[in-house]
Amino acid sequence: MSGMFQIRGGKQLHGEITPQGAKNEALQILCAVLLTDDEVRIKNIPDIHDVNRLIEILGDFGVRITKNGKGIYTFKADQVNFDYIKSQEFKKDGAKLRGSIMLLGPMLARFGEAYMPTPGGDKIGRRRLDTHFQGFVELGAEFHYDEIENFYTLKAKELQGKFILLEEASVTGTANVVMAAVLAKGKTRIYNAACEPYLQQLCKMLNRMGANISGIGSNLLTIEGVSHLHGTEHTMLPDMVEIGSWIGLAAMTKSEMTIKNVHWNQLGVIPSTFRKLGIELEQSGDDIYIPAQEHYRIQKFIDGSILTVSDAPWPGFTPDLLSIVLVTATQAKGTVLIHQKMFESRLFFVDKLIDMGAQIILCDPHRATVVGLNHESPLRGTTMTSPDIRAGNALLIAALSAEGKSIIHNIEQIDRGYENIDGRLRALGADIVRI
Ligand SMILES: CC(=O)N[C@H]1[C@@H](OP(=O)(O)OP(=O)(O)OC[C@H]2O[C@@H](n3ccc(=O)[nH]c3=O)[C@H](O)[C@@H]2O)O[C@H](CO)[C@@H](O)[C@@H]1O
Ligand SMILES: C=C(OP(=O)(O)O)C(=O)O
Repeated sequence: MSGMFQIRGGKQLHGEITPQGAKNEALQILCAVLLTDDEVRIKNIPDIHDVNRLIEILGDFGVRITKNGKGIYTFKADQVNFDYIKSQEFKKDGAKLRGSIMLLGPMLARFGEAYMPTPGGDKIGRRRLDTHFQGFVELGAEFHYDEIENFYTLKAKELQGKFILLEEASVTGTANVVMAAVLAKGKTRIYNAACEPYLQQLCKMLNRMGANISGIGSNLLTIEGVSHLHGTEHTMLPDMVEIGSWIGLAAMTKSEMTIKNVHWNQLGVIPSTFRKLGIELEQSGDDIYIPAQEHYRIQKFIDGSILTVSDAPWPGFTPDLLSIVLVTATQAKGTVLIHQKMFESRLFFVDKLIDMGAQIILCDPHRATVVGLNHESPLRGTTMTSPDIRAGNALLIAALSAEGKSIIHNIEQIDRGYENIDGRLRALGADIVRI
């Protein structure tokens, strides 16, 4: 696939869009197939770069993979190849995405050894892995980090369950420690566990495989170790970050849109956060209906002070949607402070929005104040580069709303997480081509 999008913006869009399977859930679930030598069948797997890379890694590791249909695969990890995991090739492959880090827990639990290069993923500030290794070490693993090769090694003859208070509620960290603990001896309790829907999905899948996890959805998980897990079938949730992105897109382009099969009860504060920007959205069965809106007005807090939208571990607002909230606010009526607490370098893309005519003050690397234009003057098309997956999509939404032509380079960043995004946007009437 080639590397840029050309967009002629300012068109109203119309129609229905179905969210893809969730990227960040898929990365956890795919790693979990290593925990059993039985078949695991997974449905609604999104066809996106990060997920496809992880599937390739599993294949190179010796997992037998069958594609049964669109988004449906069967995995069987009955023979694995540790030569690959120790090879230079894996050092390159594993470093291409963030999700590969979650191979560590299953490898350690099932085979007693695990290897991993420093993983890739978005360059959005420091992304430490301490929580992952804290958990493994507390379960009894020996940990070694080769600073020259940037390579992590874990070894454990046997993992022993215990009470673990995680340093922070890390999403991938919790997934990793859970996957190690399910096959550990005895009882593990993980406190300050992350609890977002994707982790709940992972825990439910592991229970269907024979694990014994309770407290799912809370920040205290209790895991009674078992000696063996068996096969299962699992279906991925719709991607909540996509769902939020389409709400922002509809508002920015004044479009009437229906987002299909969203699993509303798993969306947490996402709908109410967009409503605080003044966007009307209705729950219709399990769909979200967004009417065409000429204007939307940002609410204030009860005491009359300026609205702040900030991220927090689940059930707080996901950091992966703050860039979308920010871009959507540029055409609202009113003012909002966007506070990105988790990541240090995720707001710098606002410079591009400012070039396009948006009124934004970057207060510091974590906070930006947006003064909405109330659709009284459109953003202007420009040439830009996608810095990370979510800013990339935010810039794409800005370009679709803007007057004139925009070019977005480095769309590999967008393809990492959004399936056939140009095709699906064209189906809504967008003028976007991949060149
Ligand atoms: C592959 C995958 O699933 N990636 C997601 C995962 O990344 P990932 O699991 O890597 O992110 P973590 O949850 O570990 O942490 C994200 C950042 O937030 C900070 N932090 C985290 C917890 C906390 O209580 N306080 C705090 O400040 C961490 O120091 C880190 O800088 O979760 C992030 C947070 O939802 C999402 O942005 C990523 O899209
Ligand atoms: C930060 C993200 O991805 P990753 O953790 O894979 O870099 C994201 O999905 O927004």
